[in-house]
Amino acid sequence: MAKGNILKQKDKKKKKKASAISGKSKSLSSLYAKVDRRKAKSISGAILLLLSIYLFIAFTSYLFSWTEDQDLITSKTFFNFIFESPDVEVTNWLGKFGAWTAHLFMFKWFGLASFAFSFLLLITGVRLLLNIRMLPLRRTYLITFIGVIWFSAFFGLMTSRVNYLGGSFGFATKEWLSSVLGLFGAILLILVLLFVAVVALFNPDFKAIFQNYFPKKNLQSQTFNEDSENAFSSTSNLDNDEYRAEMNEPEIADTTPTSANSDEEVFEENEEDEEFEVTFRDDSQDNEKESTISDIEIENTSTEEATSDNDFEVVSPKEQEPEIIKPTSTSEDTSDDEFSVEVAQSEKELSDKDLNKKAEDFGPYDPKLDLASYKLPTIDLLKKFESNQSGVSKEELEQNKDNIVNTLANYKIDISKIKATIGPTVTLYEIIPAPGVRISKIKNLEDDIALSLAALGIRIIAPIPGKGTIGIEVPNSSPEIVSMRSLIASEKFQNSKFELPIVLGKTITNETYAFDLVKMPHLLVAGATGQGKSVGLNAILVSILYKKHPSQVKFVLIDPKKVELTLFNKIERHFLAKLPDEEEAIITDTSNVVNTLNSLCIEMDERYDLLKAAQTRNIKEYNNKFVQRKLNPEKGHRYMPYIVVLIDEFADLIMTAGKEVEHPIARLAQLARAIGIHLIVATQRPSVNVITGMIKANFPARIAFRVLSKIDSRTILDTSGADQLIGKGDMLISTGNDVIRLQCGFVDTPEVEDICDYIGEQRGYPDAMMLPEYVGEGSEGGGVDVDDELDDKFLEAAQVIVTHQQGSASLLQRKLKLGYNRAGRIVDQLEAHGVIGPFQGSKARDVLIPTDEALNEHLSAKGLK
Ligand SMILES: Nc1ncnc2c1ncn2[C@@H]1O[C@H](COP(=O)(O)OP(=O)(O)OP(=O)(O)O)[C@@H](O)[C@H]1O
Repeated sequence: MAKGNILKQKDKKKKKKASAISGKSKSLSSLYAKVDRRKAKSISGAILLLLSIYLFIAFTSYLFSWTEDQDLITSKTFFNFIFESPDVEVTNWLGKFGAWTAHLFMFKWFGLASFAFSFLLLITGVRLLLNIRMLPLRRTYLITFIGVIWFSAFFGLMTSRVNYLGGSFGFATKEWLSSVLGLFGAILLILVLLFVAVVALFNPDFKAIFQNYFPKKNLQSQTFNEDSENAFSSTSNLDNDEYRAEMNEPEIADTTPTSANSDEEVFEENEEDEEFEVTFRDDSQDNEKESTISDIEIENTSTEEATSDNDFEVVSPKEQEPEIIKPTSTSEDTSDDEFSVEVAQSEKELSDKDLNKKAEDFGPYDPKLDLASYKLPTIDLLKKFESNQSGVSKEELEQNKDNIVNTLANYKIDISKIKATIGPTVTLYEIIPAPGVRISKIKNLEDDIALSLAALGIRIIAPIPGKGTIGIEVPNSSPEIVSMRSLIASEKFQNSKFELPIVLGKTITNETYAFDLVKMPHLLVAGATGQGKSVGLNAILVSILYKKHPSQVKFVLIDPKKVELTLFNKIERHFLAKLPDEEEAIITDTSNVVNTLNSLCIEMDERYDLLKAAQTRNIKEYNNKFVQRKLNPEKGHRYMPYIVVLIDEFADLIMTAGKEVEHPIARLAQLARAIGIHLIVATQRPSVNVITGMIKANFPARIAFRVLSKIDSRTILDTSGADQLIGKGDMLISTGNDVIRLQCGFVDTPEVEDICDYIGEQRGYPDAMMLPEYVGEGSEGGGVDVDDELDDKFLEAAQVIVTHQQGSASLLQRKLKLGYNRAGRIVDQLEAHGVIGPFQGSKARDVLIPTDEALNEHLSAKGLK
């Protein structure tokens, strides 16, 4: 009987959905339009490609046949030439049309530069037909057109008559320019134009190029007192044990002499007086002592000795590496004439400016670069709903107000003021009761007021937090649909700087409600069947898809009902994460759910290890550091996308897998927020055995669509209210402190489909993001015999495991690019041969061999090497 009911309900739901889809002929037609657009793209792409090849052959042939064909073409119109007697034969490999086209481009227009047109057609054709972006089209077109004009003019200058080098355009340009500027002036101008164009288009670093080809010669030797281009002046008190020097710029060659004195050495530059450090180095001991000038203790020599026996170094405070000045003459006499220093050949070093420039040019790491051309879905994929703005008529407002006032009057409750705020589905009547009226009295009359208003979904908020008024929410007789389009287009959402932005609906005061999932940090969603839960989940996913690049966020979609999330299959290679070697990215099978959740726990542990190694506290700090290239990918660091795990129908999972599911969920809910894993768990059965205390404690943010009983409402929200909602996306969201009523944004199945198509058609990653391997309990043991044939990668794998001291198959998968099964087999073989310890659940296996040498010995002893 109960089963019959369920089937009936399902039937009803299916019919409802079918009618919703059939009613959307508009979106179907837009789908057809899209299919047609794709066809048109393919056809035009193929035509352009053929045209490109055609032009290329015609032009190439023209180079060999132009003298013969030209006589036949000149003085004829196109039609005369094409349709004249077939006896007239041309030499061009592509016949008359080829000869004529090539003549037009090569002779009449731009000469050799015309080949560029064939190139442009090629890249455009490939883009349209194969959706491969060989080069950025707009920029390439611009550069090519400028190039065509320049080369044509350049070749024109090289020739004395019209020919295929520069074409008529080049020749005409040459004629005109030489008449205005003379031939030499014209050549100069054309070179200047080339320079200008190169700078404007590519902005090359000429200095760096120059330095590359003509490396700066190090100054070989300098004499202190020479009035040559001496890099610094010095005043040194050589009788003194104190040595004082001043210098602001590291590069000796850039400093200028200010004074010369044999008693004191002062290094100066730009008139600034910065102290810097001087290091005296005793080569024999290779022992450096650093100190500011005034502190220096010259232990074993006087300054004379220093200048005669010892090397000394000048270390500028601003320098990263010291410039070393070595006295070459060993005269005891420190008089200026004889004292000379040689600047040791130091490695060429870039200035701070150049280094900063280089960092700028290279830029921070951009995780989006792998899919640089990825485009966010466009707003036109979402439908506009006709909004009947004034949702509530004046009469309806008046009548409701009168009813409220009269009902309260019946119970001897006077009110001093009443105000109505119209929302999309609900109007809020705010009441200020007369002095002395007890709030609880009004709250208790909830049902009576509802009865007198003859409306479902009356909710009384007494008092409205922070306002000191009592709110009565009355549903509008004709509720308005809040379109997802209006929410996505809202300024609030578009300008939000959230990490995982979600726009869910509109409040009863018509404000867009957007939040950051990262702050929530997990969501529990409940609602009886057919009340808008699936739409709500789609709205959440769509919000993120409208703001985030595939490199920034991944979804793990768990759908035991098997039908709700299938549409998102299309974005597998962009936005989904899955277990290695799993066929389907959307998980529908309970045992896979358990494996996936445990795998997420492993990912969480790995992420925590990386965070610890990077000395960061959360994913944001970590990714910031990674982006600034402060973390070495060689050491396992990687850019971490956020992972949003969505479970539609949690009750089903708890019923079938119980603790096996609850345990990893609780672990993730407790710990995963800092490393960027966020859970969204939905259920239509919010009973206490599904939403247990442990789950509730870790999900402070909860969403309730309409539920069937006050108890359900209490289970999910810890307060009643969800039982009084009117359905169809009417919802309450509790973020711990207050409960807000929202009308959830409506996004229809065809809209989701269009968005997924839009993303799915774009270039994606080769595969979904791979989660770490999790070997379920059943797969323990491996059953590998020592005598089994070893995998080809066995030795390499042993090396990797020992070097990283981490016995995990996922490490092998990553480092050796192996599939899940093969890596698992090698792990078993490594265990059988005593390289790693036995299986230990979600923990990596112990590595039994400490070093590479020990591994070599171990393997040799076993005759494996
Ligand atoms: N935000 C909304 N605005 C307007 N109508 C809505 C909204 N959300 C849902 N509806 C209506 O309610 C119907 C059922 O919604 P939905 O499929 O999301 O229910 P559900 O709670 O997910 O049901 P189930 O749990 O059985 O899948 C939709 O087809 C739509 O007509």
